[in-house]
Amino acid sequence: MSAAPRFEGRGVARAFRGGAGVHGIDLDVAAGEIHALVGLNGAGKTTLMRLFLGMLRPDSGEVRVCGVDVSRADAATWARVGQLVEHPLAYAELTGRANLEVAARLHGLDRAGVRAAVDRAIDEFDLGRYAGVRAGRLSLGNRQRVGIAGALLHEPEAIVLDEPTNGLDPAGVIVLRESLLRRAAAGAGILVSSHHLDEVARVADRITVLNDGRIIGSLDPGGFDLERAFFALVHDDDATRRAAA
Ligand SMILES: Nc1ncnc2c1ncn2[C@@H]1O[C@H](COP(=O)(O)OP(=O)(O)OP(=O)(O)O)[C@@H](O)[C@H]1O
Repeated sequence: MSAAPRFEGRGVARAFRGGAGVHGIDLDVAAGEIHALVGLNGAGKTTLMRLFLGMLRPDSGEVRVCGVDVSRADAATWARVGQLVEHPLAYAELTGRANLEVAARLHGLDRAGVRAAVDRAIDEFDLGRYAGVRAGRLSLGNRQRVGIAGALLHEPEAIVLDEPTNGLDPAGVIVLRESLLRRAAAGAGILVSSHHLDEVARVADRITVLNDGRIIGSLDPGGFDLERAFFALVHDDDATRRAAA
């Protein structure tokens, strides 16, 4: 029997005042899959991710995480989830290491597990030089590295990352890429948004395009000239909606 999808959304809708939001989204993230969301600013990527994480309640539709209805997910289910959707770090006054320890505790690891997971995360994200620095003093990119490390250090099976390459230098982008590929190979299901189509193509098994709160198609990660294919989809969708208005 195959594993339940790590995330499963059916007919998911959430409208904000003025009509923005997401509308009728069907989207799955399978175990072992990296599923990328791309779209212009305001397309609805963050909104959809927040719905998938139970941070926003849908007006209609259903979201399941690791097979559990998100509105009924308990602490044990959330311990299987790792996410970075809003601010990378909670505590500017704490060091990078202390932030990672808090993240590990919040994910339910015991004392020995916390230490091992934090050491592994510092090593994986090459944070040794910065572990003792207060988070508020870290550069944007190093703060982002600590945030990603904190989201992933408990080896979650279901992962949501909103534009994780934000602020990362080229070395950080490679570290992130390898960490996502390794986790997917180990069975994690990963939903990730990005504006960097080339980077997305390197890691994603599937690329879904959102426009104005709706899924309008997909891009082939192995395809030629993804940028052109992306804009063709968006322009066609905009033109169709204008014609119908
Ligand atoms: N809480 C809210 N109240 C009202 N409107 C909102 C709210 N959250 C998001 N929106 C609107 O919903 C739309 C989708 O926003 P969202 O942040 O999901 O887009 P995005 O694809 O993540 O964009 P970006 O690439 O800029 O991060 C936008 O028009 C945004 O202004």
